[in-house]
Amino acid sequence: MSHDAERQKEQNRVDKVVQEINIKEEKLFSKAGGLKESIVDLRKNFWEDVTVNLDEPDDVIETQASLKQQAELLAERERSHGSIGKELKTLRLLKESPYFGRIDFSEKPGGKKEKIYIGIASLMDLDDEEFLIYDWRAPISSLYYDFSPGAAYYETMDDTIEGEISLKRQFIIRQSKIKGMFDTGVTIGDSLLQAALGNYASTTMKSIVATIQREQNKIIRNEHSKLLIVQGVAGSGKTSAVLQRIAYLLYRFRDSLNNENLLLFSPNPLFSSYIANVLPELGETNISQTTFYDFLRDGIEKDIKIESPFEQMEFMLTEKDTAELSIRQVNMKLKSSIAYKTLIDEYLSSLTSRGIQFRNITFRGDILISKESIADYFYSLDESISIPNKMELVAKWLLQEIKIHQQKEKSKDWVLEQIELLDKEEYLQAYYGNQRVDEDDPSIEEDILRNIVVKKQFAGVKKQIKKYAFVNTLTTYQQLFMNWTTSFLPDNWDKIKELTKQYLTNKHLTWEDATPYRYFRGKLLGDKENRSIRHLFIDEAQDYSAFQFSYMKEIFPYTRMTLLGDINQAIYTYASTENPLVPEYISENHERIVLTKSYRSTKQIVEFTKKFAPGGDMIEPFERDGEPPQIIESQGDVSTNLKKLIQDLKAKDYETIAVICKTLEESNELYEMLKDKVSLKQIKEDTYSFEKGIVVVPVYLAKGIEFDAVIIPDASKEHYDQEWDRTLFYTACTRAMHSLTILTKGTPCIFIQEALN
Ligand SMILES: Nc1ncnc2c1ncn2[C@@H]1O[C@H](COP(=O)(O)OP(=O)(O)OP(=O)(O)O)[C@@H](O)[C@H]1O
Repeated sequence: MSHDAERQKEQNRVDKVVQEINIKEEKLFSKAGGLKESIVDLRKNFWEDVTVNLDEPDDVIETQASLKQQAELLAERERSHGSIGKELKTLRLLKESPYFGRIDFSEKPGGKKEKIYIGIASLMDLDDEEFLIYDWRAPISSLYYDFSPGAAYYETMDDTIEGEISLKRQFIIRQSKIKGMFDTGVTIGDSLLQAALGNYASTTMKSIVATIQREQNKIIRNEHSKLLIVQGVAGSGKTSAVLQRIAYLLYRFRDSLNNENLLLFSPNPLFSSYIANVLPELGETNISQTTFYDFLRDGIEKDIKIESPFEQMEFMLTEKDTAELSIRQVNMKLKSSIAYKTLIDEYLSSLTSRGIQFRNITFRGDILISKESIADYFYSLDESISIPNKMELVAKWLLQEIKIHQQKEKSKDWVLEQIELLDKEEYLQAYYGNQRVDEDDPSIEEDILRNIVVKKQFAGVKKQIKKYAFVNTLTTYQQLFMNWTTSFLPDNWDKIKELTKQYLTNKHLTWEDATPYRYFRGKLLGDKENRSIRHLFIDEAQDYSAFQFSYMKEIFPYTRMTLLGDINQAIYTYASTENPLVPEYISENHERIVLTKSYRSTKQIVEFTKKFAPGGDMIEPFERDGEPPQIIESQGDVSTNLKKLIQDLKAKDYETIAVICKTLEESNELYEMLKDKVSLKQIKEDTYSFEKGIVVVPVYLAKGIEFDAVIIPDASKEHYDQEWDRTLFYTACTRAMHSLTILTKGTPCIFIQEALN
C-alpha cells in the first residue's frame, strides 16, 4: 500500500477512536451531572437525613452511627465524582492525540499478529472487549520502547512473552489529525525523537512519553530497587525520565500508591515550575515538590537565619583569597562529611550525662521554673532513657508544675484587672456556669472568670512547653564549639570552632551547618521518621553532601529512593568529595544506571563540551546537527557586543536566549548594563517561573533548565580561573540546545583551550 493510502487508513482509525471517545465522554458527562446533583442534595439535606438524639448513651451511639453512614455516603459520591473528573480529563487528552505509537506483534510460536496502539492512557471499545489504545505503562507497551522490528520480548507480572515485531510506527497526532507518521526500520534512527529534539526550547518541560529510549525505560520501569542511582551526563534525560517514572509508579501501584506518597526534591524554585506541566500532560496529578533548603527550614526555629546554598555558592565564588574564604572551605569540607556526623553523635552521647542547655519558664516577667531545675529534673531521669524520651517526660512534668502555678496565680490581683478585659462571650460562659451551680453566689461567677483568665494566660506557656521551647537547642549545639573536647578532633578544629561560634552567636546558620544542626535538633528533641513518603526522588543529587544524604536516609528509613545526577555538574565540589553518586561512597545495596547519551544539545555542542568535562570520554552525542559553538574575542564595549549578539540570535528565531553568568554579581552588573538596551529579565533565587525571551542568570540557578541559545558573556582566564570552575562552566555550556556563543576578554579560560585542542 502506498504511504498516502496507509496514512488515510490510519486517519480513518483515528477518526473512529475519536468517535468512540465522544460517546464515552457523553455518557460520563451525564453520569457526572447526576452525581453532582446527588452530592448537592446530600450536602443540603445532610442534617435532615441523620437522626440526632443525645438523650441517652444508646441514642448518642446511634446518632454517631447515623452521622458516620451519611458522611461515608457523601464521601463515596464525591470520590466517584472526582474519578469521573479525572477520566474526563484523560479522554480530553486522548481526543487531542489518541496515540503516538503502533507495533504489530505476534507471540511465539505462531501467535496471531496484534496491532498494539500506544497512548497516554488505555481505552477500551464501547463493548469493553478490545483495547483501542494501550497505556504506555502497560507491560506490553515496553516492546515499543525497548525494540526495533525483529525478535522482541516483554515481561509480565509472572512471565516473559517472546515474539516478533513486524512493524513499528510512530505518529504525531494533533487535534485528532495525523501530522506525521514514520515507520522505523531496524537501522533507521528515531525520526520522532529527531523531530522532538529539533524543536525550540520551551519555558516548561515536556513529557517524552512518545520517544522514551531503551536505557531511560529501565529507570522508568524499575520497581524493585530500594535505592536507584542514575548517573547521567548533561542532557541525557534524567529529569525527563524521573517524571515519567513517577507517572509509571502511580499507574503500576495505583491501588496502593497515590501522589501524596511521593516527594521530589528539586534544585531551585524555578525548576519546580519548569517541570510542573509534565505530569498533567500525562493525565496525572503533580506530586509534592520542595527544595532541600525549604525542607530543612521547616524543622529549624524560625528566628534562626539560614544561609541558602546559593548564598553560600555566591560567597565562595566572589570572595577572593581572604582568610575567611579558606576557613569556610575547611568548614564546608568537614561539615559535609560523615566524620562530622560521627563527631555530633559523640557529642550527643556526652549530653546524656550533662550539658543540655535549657530555658527558664517565665510568666508575666517572673521565672516560674528555672532552667537549672529543668536540667536537674532531666538529669535525674534514668540514663538508659533516650534523650528525646526524656524530653517527653520533662514536658509532662513541666505541664503538671504549670498547673500548680496556674492555681496559685488565680488568686492574684492582676487576674481581676484582666477580667475587665474579657469579652462578652466569656462573661456569658461564666454566667451560665454560675446559674447551673448556685444562682445567688457571686463568688462562683468570679471564680469561673478567674479560671477563664488564667487558663487563657497560661495557654501560651503550655503551647511553648509542648513545642519543647524549654530546650535551648542552638546554644546546646554551640557548646560543641566551646569547651567540649574529644580524643579525636578534626584538622583545623580551632579555626572551625571560632567561625561557627561567631555565626551561631548571631543566630545564623551557614548552609554547611544547616543539615548538621537539623540532625542534631532531631536527635535531641526527637525527629519524626517519615513513613508516609514511599518514594523519594532527588534530582541534581550530585549537589548533596554525604552528610545530607545520610540524614535523608535516617528520616526516610522506609522510603525507596531514586537519586539522579551528574558528577560532571557537581558544582559544590569544594564542599564535598564524598558524593552519593560516586560508587565507592555508597555502601548500601543499590542499583546503578548510567546514561551516556546526551539529547539536549546539538552534536557540535556536545563534542565541544565533552572535551573539558571531567569524565568526557563517556559522553555520546545524539546525531543532531547544528552550528559549531562560536568563541568570540570581545573587544570594545561589552553591552554593545552583547546587544548585537542577542539581536542576531533573535533574528534566527530563537525564542529562549540565556546570558549565563558565573555569579549573581556578574549577572547584576550585566543586567544593569543591558536593561535599557534590550528587553530582558533577570533570574534570581526567588524567581518562580520564566517566560520566553531573554534572561540573565547565574549558572547555579540555571541548573536543570535549557534554552535555545546560550551566551557565556565572559569566559576569560581571569574569570574562570579555578579548577572547581570546570563543573560550573560545563553546566553553563550544556544548557544550550541549538546555539552556544562564548565571549572572552583576553586569554580564554583553560577549559576553552582544552576544547579547541
Ligand atoms: N527520550 C527522549 N525523547 C525526547 N526528548 C528527550 C528524551 N530524552 C531527553 N530528551 C530531551 O533532552 C533534554 C534534556 O533532558 P533532561 O532535562 O531530562 O536531561 P537531564 O539529564 O536532566 O539534564 P541536565 O542534567 O543537563 O539538567 C530535554 O529537552 C528533553 O526533553
